[in-house]
Amino acid sequence: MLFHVEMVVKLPSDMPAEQVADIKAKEKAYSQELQRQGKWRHLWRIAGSYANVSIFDVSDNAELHDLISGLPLFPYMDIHVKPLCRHPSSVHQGDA
Ligand SMILES: O=C(O)C[C@H]1C=CC(=O)O1
Repeated sequence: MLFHVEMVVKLPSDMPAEQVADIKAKEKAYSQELQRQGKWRHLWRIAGSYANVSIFDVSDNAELHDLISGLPLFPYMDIHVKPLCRHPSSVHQGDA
């Protein structure tokens, strides 16, 4: 199942720089592992914002929830999920 996920990062302005660097490094490693596994198919920065648009490919809602709630930045993000299904006019086979 494919999901469109938008994440807006809102780190507290008083979070110490060392803690910010640490949490960002952990987030990067976590997201890159999921990308290598093919579960996090796309990761795009939204130009001009500390936010991303992502496409996840997971087996069900529960797996998506587990992966997203395991993000090191999870407590500091607003996350919006939209389930996707195949568009009848799409020329791409097997994408959904
Ligand atoms: O920077 C972000 O958009 C937040 C998050 C998503 C992947 C990652 O490495 O950081």
